[in-house]
Amino acid sequence: MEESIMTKAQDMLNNPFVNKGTAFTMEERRELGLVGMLPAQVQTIEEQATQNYAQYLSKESGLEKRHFLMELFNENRTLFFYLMGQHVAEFMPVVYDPVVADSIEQYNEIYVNPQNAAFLSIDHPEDIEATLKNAAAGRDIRLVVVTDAEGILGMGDWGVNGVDIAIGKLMVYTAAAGIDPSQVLPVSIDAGTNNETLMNDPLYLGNKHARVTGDKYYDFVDGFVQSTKSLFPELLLHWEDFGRSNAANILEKYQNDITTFNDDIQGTGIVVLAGILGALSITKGSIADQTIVTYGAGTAGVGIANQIMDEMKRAGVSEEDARKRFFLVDKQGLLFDDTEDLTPGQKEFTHKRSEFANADELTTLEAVVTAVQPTVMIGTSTQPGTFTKEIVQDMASYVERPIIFPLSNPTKLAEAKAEDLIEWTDGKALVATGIPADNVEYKGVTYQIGQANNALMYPGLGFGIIASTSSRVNGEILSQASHALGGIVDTTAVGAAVLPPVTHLAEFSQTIAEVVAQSVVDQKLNKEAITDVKKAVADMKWTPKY
Ligand SMILES: NC(=O)c1ccc[n+]([C@@H]2O[C@H](COP(=O)([O-])OP(=O)(O)OC[C@H]3O[C@@H](n4cnc5c(N)ncnc54)[C@H](O)[C@@H]3O)[C@@H](O)[C@H]2O)c1
Ligand SMILES: O=C(O)C[C@H](O)C(=O)O
Ligand SMILES: [Mn+2]
Repeated sequence: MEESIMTKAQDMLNNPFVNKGTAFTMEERRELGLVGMLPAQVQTIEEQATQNYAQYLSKESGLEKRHFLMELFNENRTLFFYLMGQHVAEFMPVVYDPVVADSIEQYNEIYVNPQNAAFLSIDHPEDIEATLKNAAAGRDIRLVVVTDAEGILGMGDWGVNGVDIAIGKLMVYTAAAGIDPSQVLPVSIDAGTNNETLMNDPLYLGNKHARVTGDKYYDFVDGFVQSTKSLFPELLLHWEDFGRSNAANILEKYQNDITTFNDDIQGTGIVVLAGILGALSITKGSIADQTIVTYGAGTAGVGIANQIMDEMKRAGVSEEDARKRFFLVDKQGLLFDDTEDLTPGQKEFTHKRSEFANADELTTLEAVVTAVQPTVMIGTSTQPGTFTKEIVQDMASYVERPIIFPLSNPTKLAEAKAEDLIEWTDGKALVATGIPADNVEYKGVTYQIGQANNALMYPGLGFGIIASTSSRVNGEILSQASHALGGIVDTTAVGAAVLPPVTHLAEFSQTIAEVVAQSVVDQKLNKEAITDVKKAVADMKWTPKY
């Protein structure tokens, strides 16, 4: 393009990190060469927000609402986050889960703009560095959310379309914790796709070949990690929605080398633990006494089991005894040491057939619940409706307040609905769901349903890590983050939720960030000197204003 075509003024209006639109003052308009390029009135950000919110409300469907918000995001980040700050609980399900799932499924049809994302192609490892540089465009990147989209939520492989989850996660980071939106970068690793629907779609925008696996895949991932290390030395690298066979491998390979975490393994682990701790503060129970069934022992299910086990060990239970309290159920049924096709993560939690009189019958969730009488049942199976009335009522016959978290996302994949769980257990179940759930009115009591979604934790976790310049994300930090939510919910109220409401996301993300940063400093993991942790967190916080 000729230099003259892109004027400085157009640059300003088209750059979402600096654009103010109708809020550019007359002085700024004169200075920047914007005279006559905007209507006469100079608006305040509040006026812009009011106008945009009214327009938002006129949109009917979730996807239309999301589209509208994405356009605003593309045009003016400050205004977008100002507006989102006013409506966090309302916008979360639109920019993030569950509507983000629809946008991923329809990415080709409704494609608008890459929203400053970096698209890496497995076919061009030589372009990794240039791609990251181009996308960063000189910005000081502190946070990358990267996905290869092999396991998007519970919907499987969505190829390049999955970039929307990286974008959505980052939007939540800023809205919740206040990371500067100019310091983040969403990254798509396009390793191909095994999704037949996408492969046969003439509109599909990603690489049209099967997923590349093995050394070529891991070498590419390594090339990406090494490039981010040299380009962005202050980076926190967040992995999202990788497939079951890669997620844990990648985390294990890099977690002791760079500042990194996997959200599906660790973000989910700490939000579920926080939810269980919330439930136990209602029942006055102890973590050491729980018996846990995880239904769906994949990336999230095993991550959750490890986080709960870590907590049991911190409570003084020996590792050997703690392991006995976990019962992982996957497609094969209860996982035994002789079960075929176990993943490395599953192998840590198997049982011996000799422990049961009817081991060979333990191939269904129903049979396992009867056999082990769990106090906690977690769903990360991607199998909708599998927490049936029979299973739930059976569980409730062994334990006074069953803790039941159906976590598979999006909405259509949840193992159960909150209202059913409350009704089937006559109000006894302590419930949290993966997507937002309305209050449940039952026999004159209002039950608030916590959202056990990693979005409650990762923004505070990540922000605390970045603000404290931590060189690592370790078990101690994760444990502290889980405990940070304790005391926020009034657990004495009848029908209290096990986790704080998303309406308070910004407040408790701040609390989590401070607790995380303190842990970093206590462990001397900070790369830069920090004398006042609260101040370090406060100084890093970005607020949307002109
Ligand atoms: N709420 C949250 O914060 C949160 C976080 C992470 C994942 N999740 C949800 O959890 C689900 C799983 O995610 P993941 O990343 O662990 O995926 P994954 O593919 O790694 O794991 C899913 C597991 O479920 C198993 N499974 C499939 N069908 C089954 C069946 N009929 N019976 C028993 N097990 C079965 C699979 O074999 C696999 O091990 C997804 O729906 C995802 O959205 C929720
Ligand atoms: O994206 C979400 O809503 C949570 C989680 O990371 C998931 O994969 O389901
Ligand atoms: Mn995820």
